Amino acid sequence: MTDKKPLVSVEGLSKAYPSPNKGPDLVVFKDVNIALEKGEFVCIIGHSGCGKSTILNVLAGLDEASSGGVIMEGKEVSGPSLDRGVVFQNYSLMPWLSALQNVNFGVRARFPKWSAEQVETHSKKYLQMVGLSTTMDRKPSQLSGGMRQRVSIARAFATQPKLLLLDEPFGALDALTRGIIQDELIKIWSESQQTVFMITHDVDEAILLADRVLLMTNGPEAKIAESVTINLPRPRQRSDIIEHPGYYKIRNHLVDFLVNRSGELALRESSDNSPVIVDPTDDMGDDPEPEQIELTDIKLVASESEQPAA
Ligand SMILES: Nc1ncnc2c1ncn2[C@@H]1O[C@H](COP(=O)(O)OP(=O)(O)OP(=O)(O)O)[C@@H](O)[C@H]1O
Repeated sequence: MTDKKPLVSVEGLSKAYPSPNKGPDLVVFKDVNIALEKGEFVCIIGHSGCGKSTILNVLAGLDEASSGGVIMEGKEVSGPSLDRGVVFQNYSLMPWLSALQNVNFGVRARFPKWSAEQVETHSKKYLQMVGLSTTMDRKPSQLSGGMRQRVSIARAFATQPKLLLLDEPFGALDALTRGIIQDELIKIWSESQQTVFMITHDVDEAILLADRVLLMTNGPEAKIAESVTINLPRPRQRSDIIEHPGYYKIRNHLVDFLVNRSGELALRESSDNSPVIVDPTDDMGDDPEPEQIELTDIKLVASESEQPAA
């Protein structure tokens, strides 16, 4: 442990909505604590409705918590800022601008003193990184979904925010495109060493990308139960990591949480309500070749807070 302050601290965050029928408030999540170190890639996984997007939006300054708050570099987050870039699932591009102009727009806002030439050179560099060097003059309507998402990612990284917030950025893409863009994301992140907080429903994606995976219990009153260390060497290649002896230990641990333990009310408590730190590869000597647990379609399981009232 070091005394170094994290880049971002989420402290005692709770979100409640008033009940429509004058009953008790719906507490979506309660007392969520997260520390993000500079340069970390952190994924958060939990069933639908447990409050992941709400946490991300509070981090972005786009939503307010009911209690608790977010501190970034000593200052409370109270609204959007260019220090925090967001990529949503539905690539929010300006339809009347070309791919390059969309990226230029973000870069100009971030670096207002740069000349037009500097802005364009910088934007083009990021569009090239995501493989769009020959299509940067096209408007979003002339690009495929995967290409549009690449423009969003290029724009977010090009503005060089200290914290990148990614809300299921690949959720709407086919498996092949998703794989290609994941590789591009790793490449840009490893060069930029920006701090990334990403929501995903995909366990394999989280293992490929993250340094840590935060596991969230089901709502209502969801909390982050565990912070799972992804102790696999980098650079990681999708085809290679499955050969690593720790891979299925980690995968089984994450899948077991989602399938069996995310709904348990009495999860292990830590003294300060911070997530329990888990390294599934800790006992590697005992069981070098764990069996693979089958992944059920976790996307379809809704958290209790999303279930219709009885
Ligand atoms: N305005 C609102 N009033 C009442 N409940 C709300 C409101 N907005 C969101 N909720 C509830 O808050 C909960 C958390 O929503 P959120 O989108 O953060 O969940 P999530 O974990 O990101 O879900 P998903 O994985 O499906 O995107 C949901 O149960 C949702 O129904």
